[in-house]
Amino acid sequence: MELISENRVFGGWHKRYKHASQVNNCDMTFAVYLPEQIEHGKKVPVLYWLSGLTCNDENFMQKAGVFKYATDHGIAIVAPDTSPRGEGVADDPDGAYDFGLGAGFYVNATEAPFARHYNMYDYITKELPSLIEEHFPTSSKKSISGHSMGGHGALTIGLRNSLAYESISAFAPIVNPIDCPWGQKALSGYLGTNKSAWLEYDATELMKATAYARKLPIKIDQGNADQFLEAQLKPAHFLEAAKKNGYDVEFESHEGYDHSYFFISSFIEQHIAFHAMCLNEK
Ligand SMILES: N[C@@H](CCC(=O)N[C@@H](CSC=O)C(=O)NCC(=O)O)C(=O)O
Repeated sequence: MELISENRVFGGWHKRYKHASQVNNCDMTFAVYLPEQIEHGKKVPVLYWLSGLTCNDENFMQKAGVFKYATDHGIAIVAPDTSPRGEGVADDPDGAYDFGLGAGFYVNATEAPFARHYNMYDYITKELPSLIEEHFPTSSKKSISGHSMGGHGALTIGLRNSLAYESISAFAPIVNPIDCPWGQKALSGYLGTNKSAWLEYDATELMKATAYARKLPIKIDQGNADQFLEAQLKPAHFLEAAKKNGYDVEFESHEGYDHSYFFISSFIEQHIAFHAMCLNEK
């Protein structure tokens, strides 16, 4: 791993690294926040944050204002990039923002030319946690959160791996990608036109289908002035499936908030406290 930069913040450290990813067949960049508790020899649990379309590892770390709360609760934060990048990595043919670079959708692609590099599901669930546990003083306890496309990633990854995580949260997630333009474009491009392959990457379908080994606590926050609410996000689809499945989801709609990091930074404190309750349980 190559250290790109490091900054002291709120008593801890924000660091960016580059490493050769085996699953994505390219270099990947991620950011980690290590709270000051590690300096007292403590192994800390980890919250994985998955960002949305157009983001890389920097958006959340620079805009969410998370460091104080991570230090208050003794939690490390890991923010990966949202797609593979670099020479030879395929992109949207028209350079659009909602597919290809910056838009990996946290799936393992099966379609050419994306299958070689776009394996973000395996990257987030296997390669990155192994790397983090090997190189940093972290415990094996982890939770997952994200925004928009990253909220979709957090919900699908958490629901499919309920024994590996302690809790799931999301800000303005895409909850039913098989039924919205962003999701349909991404899933057809990465997985092909056989829609049965899309279902394991759709939080609403997963919520309908699964009898869970473990019902992880789920928290979702949504702004009611979000410009993508009606066409892309559709939280009611997920909430209805959860209700039918007897799965309690903590959902809150917030008057006047949009889709931006202004919204995320307003409620990140509550999300960190929510995850801390599960991660710091004895
Ligand atoms: N450029 C697009 C919208 C892009 C956008 O809003 N991206 C969001 C995530 S959207 C869902 O995944 C984001 O987090 N942007 C980065 C940031 O720092 O704000 C458009 O013009 O509509």
